Amino acid sequence: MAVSREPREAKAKEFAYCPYSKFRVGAALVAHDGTVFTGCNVENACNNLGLCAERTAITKAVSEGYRSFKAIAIASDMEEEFISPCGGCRQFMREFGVKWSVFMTKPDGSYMDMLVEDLLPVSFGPDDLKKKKASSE
Ligand SMILES: O=c1ccn([C@H]2C[C@H](O)[C@@H](CO)O2)c(=O)[nH]1
Ligand SMILES: [Zn+2]
Repeated sequence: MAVSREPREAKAKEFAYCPYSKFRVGAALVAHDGTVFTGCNVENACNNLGLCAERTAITKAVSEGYRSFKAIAIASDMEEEFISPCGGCRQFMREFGVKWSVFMTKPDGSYMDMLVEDLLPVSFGPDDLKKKKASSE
């Protein structure tokens, strides 16, 4: 008998707290050892304090000692579009490397995957902070 499992990012979307946008997003982040951290968007009455699903998942992982990731999958309710991470989340992902995968999904299970470095080309990262001019020290 065929068994279909709901993807972790779709399950995480069910917990989205988004009374203002009504736009539910879920994420499932896979660490180097296979451990999965999920996240959802968490909005706030003070609008700009809202958190994206991706950043929720990454923050959960880092706060439990994980800094190396293989992939993140993102889910929304958009039937016609793959959910694409915002610029802030791309930078947040980039902090932990550029060679890991972002799976942008649709509710039907289809997806588009790209590397962090392709979603955020010519990026600024942790190593750049070590490259300032010697004279400014
Ligand atoms: O990739 C995305 C795009 C949007 N959102 C959230 C932010 C806000 O709560 C809502 C509408 O932008 O969706 C995410 O969590 N991840
Ligand atoms: Zn975002």
